[in-house]
Amino acid sequence: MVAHRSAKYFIPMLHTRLTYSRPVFAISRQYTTTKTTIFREIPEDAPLRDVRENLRQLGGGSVELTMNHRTSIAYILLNNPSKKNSFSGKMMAELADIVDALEKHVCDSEGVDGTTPEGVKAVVKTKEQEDIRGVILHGASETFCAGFDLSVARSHMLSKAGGQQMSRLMHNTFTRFHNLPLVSVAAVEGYAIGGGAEATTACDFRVLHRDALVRFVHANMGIVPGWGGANRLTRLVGRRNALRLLGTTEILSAEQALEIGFADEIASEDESALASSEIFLSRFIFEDPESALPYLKQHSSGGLNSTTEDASSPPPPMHAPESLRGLKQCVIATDLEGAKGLAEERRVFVSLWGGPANLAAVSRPPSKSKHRKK
Ligand SMILES: CC[C@@H](C(=O)O)C(=O)SCCNC(=O)CCNC(=O)[C@H](O)C(C)(C)COP(=O)(O)OP(=O)(O)OC[C@H]1O[C@@H](n2cnc3c(N)ncnc32)[C@H](O)[C@@H]1OP(=O)(O)O
Repeated sequence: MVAHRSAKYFIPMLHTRLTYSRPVFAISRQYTTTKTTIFREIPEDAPLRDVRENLRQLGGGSVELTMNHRTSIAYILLNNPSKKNSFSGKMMAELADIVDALEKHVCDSEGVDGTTPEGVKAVVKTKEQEDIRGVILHGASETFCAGFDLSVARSHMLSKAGGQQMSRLMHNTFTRFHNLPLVSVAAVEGYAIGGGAEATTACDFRVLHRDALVRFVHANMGIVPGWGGANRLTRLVGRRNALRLLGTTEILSAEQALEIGFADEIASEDESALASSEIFLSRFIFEDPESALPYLKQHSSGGLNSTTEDASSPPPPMHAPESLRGLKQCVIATDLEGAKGLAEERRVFVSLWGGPANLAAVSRPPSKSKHRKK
């Protein structure tokens, strides 16, 4: 018997893998020339679709969605390893595409594409065949995400208009992601810095590798969070802890993150954050997660070791998707005031973005020593 990390190669019909990367030649000529990419300044209130397409031309990397219909788990992979999975404009557009796809998969699609106002809530689908119950956000090559791709920032995005467009799209995308009627988990390996730390707060839960480091580095960049992270962090850990993390930019170890309620779990020794996240999520999916573990391992397409043995085994009893989604909707409904707080966060961010302190910070090369404990 051969052990494989993923069963998806053997039961392709049960997996959907969508990679939202478009070759450069597919991008509208309006946005590109043969060699240099031009960032088009568009009106502040331009439709979000236009903002998304404008950003799509900037930088590399990819964001990839995989759906495992056997385990009911979807995976979103941030994939830009040479830049610590930091978000290019292209990746921002792809994440928005993926949130569209998930909304279409689990919600009635009416009114939930990227052109709807920020904070819009999706309507839960009740069809049982729409089986995905949980989603894991994770990064390639053993690190989570180092925020905004600073090379893209330096080349194209230091204008107020650039900051405004990016912040508007990312607020919309992360708010829609946060409000999906799915249980979401950030599987954090390595670094979650700046916008990477913000991205973890868009998930319902955070599972950290023992050596993971989280840092809200914005004060050092002369800005406040641009992707809605201050609001979400405050709801997560309270005003006192949030102000401390944001104001001092202190580095949060996995242990400290657990202590203040930022992390929900630390991966056990020799286990990846991804494998641990799958086990964490299984409690929401299976009626008896303990006895479902062998099935989960067998059919997992993420971090758990899976095997091909008896790949056709029927799934153990699962919680009804409509119940799980309904529960998530109830929890989201308590958040409705949040859009006002987010709008204020974005206003302050745009006022600082491209200002003197931010320009100086973006011009400095990144340094690991900055994130070491003194
Ligand atoms: C609105 C955006 C804002 C927000 O709202 O949050 C932001 O996100 S601003 C960005 C904030 N992020 C940072 O300041 C992180 C910068 N990176 C680092 O501090 C370090 O790279 C690291 C993440 C701690 C990793 O350190 P280390 O292990 O020593 O690796 P390197 O530093 O050598 O990095 C390897 C490679 O990756 C490139 N890199 C890293 N981060 C970014 C980034 N954010 N954008 C672009 N490129 C990045 C780094 O330059 C190295 O490349 P090479 O030099 O070509 O090898």
